[in-house]
Formats: sequence, structure tokens, C-alpha cells
Amino acid sequence: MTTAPSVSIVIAYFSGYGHTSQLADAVAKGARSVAGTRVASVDVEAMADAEWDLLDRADAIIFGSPTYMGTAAGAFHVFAQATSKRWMDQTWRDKLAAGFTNSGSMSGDKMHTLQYLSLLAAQHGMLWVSLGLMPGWNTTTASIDDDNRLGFYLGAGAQSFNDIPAVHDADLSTARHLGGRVAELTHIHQAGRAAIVA
Ligand SMILES: Cc1cc2nc3c(=O)[nH]c(=O)nc-3n(C[C@H](O)[C@H](O)[C@H](O)COP(=O)(O)O)c2cc1C
Repeated sequence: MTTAPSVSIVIAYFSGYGHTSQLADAVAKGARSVAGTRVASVDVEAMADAEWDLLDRADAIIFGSPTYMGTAAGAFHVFAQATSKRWMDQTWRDKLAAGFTNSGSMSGDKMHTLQYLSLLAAQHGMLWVSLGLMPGWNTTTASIDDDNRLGFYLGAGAQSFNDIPAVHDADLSTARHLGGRVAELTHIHQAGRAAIVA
């Protein structure tokens, strides 16, 4: 029996009121479902040397933030700007990256947050992984409970009502899908690297 080599995925996220942290947990669960995947999460508001080290050693980083005022939350922007030394050195170059966001409204301008997260990855020379799901809930026979019910391609987008802590099951399922997809593609990427070096 062959054992899949281990890859490391880190989810770097912020959550002000707990909705996005539930999505981060779902992304982690999806990633862990792929054999040989080590998964950690870091709260970008509480970065210390150990957390930066985790990110630097990761094979893939999945960024997550709620959408606040049409973009990533301020705390996420503080984190992003704190990566500038790594940008300068291109420390994260060729790691895989992906992203997820969450907001109170169906749109809520989440697309801008996903674009921002993908730009951050591009500035670091990272390889962006799309959601890889067809849009759900877009025909008369489709369901609001479909995966990717909000129809994003760039990453996972979720809608959570502002006044309750719950996150929609379809959005959690979509987030699990994203984690699994990033894990699978990270294994493929690492195997390709190993083949080139061999
Ligand atoms: C400061 C602030 C700005 C917000 N801006 C938006 C927004 O632009 N669009 C939207 O749909 N919801 C907006 N919301 C709602 C949040 O996106 C929503 O409550 C989300 O679930 C919060 O995620 P969290 O619990 O992880 O913090 C905003 C909330 C706050 C606190």
C-alpha cells in the first residue's frame, strides 16, 4: 500500500461575529477529507511568529473574510498589509491559494472581496484555485439548498443573516467543497514538483 505524501494547508481568516469562522471550519473539514492533508487555521487578528511560520511553511493558503463595507474586513486588510515583507521576498510564490467570503445580503458586493483576495494571492505570485462548482439555484427546478447557490466561480460565497448566528447548510457544503478541491490540487501540484525534481 502506498501512502499519500503529506501536504499542508492553512486557512487564514478573520471573523468579527462568528459566521465566517464556521465557514473556515467547513473549509478545514473539506481539506482534511483528502488523505495526507495537514490542515491548520489562523485567526489573522492574532498573528504571532508561530502563525507566520505556519503560513510560510504551507503548501496552500486559503484566505477568508466577511465582506464589510463592500470589501474584506479591516482586520483582514491589516493582515494583508503585514504580508508586504513576504511580498517583497516573494516568500509565498507558487503556493496554491483560494478564498471565501460571507455577507448579510445575497450579493452584498461579495464579488469585490473575492477579487481582492485573488489579487492579494496574485501579488504574492501564488496560484489561485477557483471554486470549481457550477452555479446552483438558477433554474425553476433548482433549489436554494444547492451547492454554490449564489453562483460564484472565483471562490466560495456565503450569505448569513445578520441577526442570527446560523450559516446556511448549502454554504457550509460549498465551503467544504472548496477545502477538498484545494487539498486535491495541492497534492497534484506537489506531486508534479517532485516529478520535476526527480
Ligand atoms: C462593519 C460591517 C460592514 C458590513 N458590510 C456589509 C456589506 O458590505 N455587505 C453585506 O452584505 N453585509 C455587510 N455586513 C454584514 C456582514 O457581512 C455579515 O453580518 C457577516 O455574516 C459577518 O461575518 P462575521 O460573523 O464572520 O463577522 C457588514 C457588517 C459589518 C459589521
